[in-house]
Amino acid sequence: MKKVNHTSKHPEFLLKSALNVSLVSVIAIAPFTVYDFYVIKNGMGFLGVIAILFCTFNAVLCFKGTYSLPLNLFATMPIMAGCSLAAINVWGVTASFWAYPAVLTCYFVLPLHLARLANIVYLAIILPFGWYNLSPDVFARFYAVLISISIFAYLTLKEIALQHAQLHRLSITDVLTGLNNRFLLSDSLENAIFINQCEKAPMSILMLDLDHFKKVNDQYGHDVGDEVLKGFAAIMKASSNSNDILFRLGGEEFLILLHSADENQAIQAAEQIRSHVQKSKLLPEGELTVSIGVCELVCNKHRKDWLKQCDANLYLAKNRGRNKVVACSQR
Ligand SMILES: Nc1nc2c(ncn2[C@@H]2O[C@H](COP(=O)(O)OP(=O)(O)OP(=O)(O)O)[C@@H](O)[C@H]2O)c(=O)[nH]1
Repeated sequence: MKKVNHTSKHPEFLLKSALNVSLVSVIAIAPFTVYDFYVIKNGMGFLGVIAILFCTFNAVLCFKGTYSLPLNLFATMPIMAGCSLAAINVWGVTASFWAYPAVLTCYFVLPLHLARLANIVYLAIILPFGWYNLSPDVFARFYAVLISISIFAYLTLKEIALQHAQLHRLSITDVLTGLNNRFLLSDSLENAIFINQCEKAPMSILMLDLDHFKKVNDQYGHDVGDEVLKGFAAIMKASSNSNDILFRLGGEEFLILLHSADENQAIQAAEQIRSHVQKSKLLPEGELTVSIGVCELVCNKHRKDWLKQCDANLYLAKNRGRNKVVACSQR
């Protein structure tokens, strides 16, 4: 079983853009490589072949869904930058245009912080190459445009990264309570099962459902119902450890994944929440109660069976009169 990484270090964007850059580079470099061999500029031709081979390899990897940071950082990027520098050295001003796609390549094949670093290093290295091979007025324009493109690419990609992070946060968060929504539930349970198997750490889940919540809405209105849900989420947060993961499954149903908690510890945590809710003043009048199903993970259990067992315990808690905690050993 593999650990699931739901907050992937490398966004889908990088995988796709690295694939596109690699494919376009192969198509763009190939005819010039053939030409370099034709005019017996074998050194340039050889560099072109290396660039084509690495870009093809990178494209195949990306196509198969693997983004390799070492490959892009230590091969693709330096080779593309090296080709553009060598081209300026050999062909002078005619080849200076290659510097622009080389700068953009940094931002399309590397994570932003590394792209910025690679861009600065590239600008520093190309400075003497350009100065030596271009006339001063051409060099001034060439370098000014190169810096402008670098700033433009950095600001654009930074904005995309910010928006991506914001969208990701929104997609996994329940707007009303600020807890996780269902989106990450499967991955979080899979990770818990993985940790349980590797580290033998006990894992438990609590399934919580507010009692007679329909009556709360009917009696006090939907707005008060919403405030009650927010207040209940706050009680859950206050009663949880930093390692625990809290979800709103939908409506008035919630789930807590307790890391390193066996059944007894999970029952204690559930009882604490149940009694806090009962003592809380979340309702304008009368008391609010919650029923909780508890289930510790047992060896080789599938996540769906784990959830189903916990749901059955919650169902028992409701059937036994509500405001109850029921674990597997109490069935
Ligand atoms: N205020 C508010 N109500 C919600 C929200 N989502 C679901 N509900 C209400 O939650 C209520 C759930 O009712 P039921 O599923 O019958 O459950 P219950 O009344 O709590 O009864 P038991 O679970 O059997 O104790 C429904 O009236 C839904 O309209 C929400 O986001 N805000």
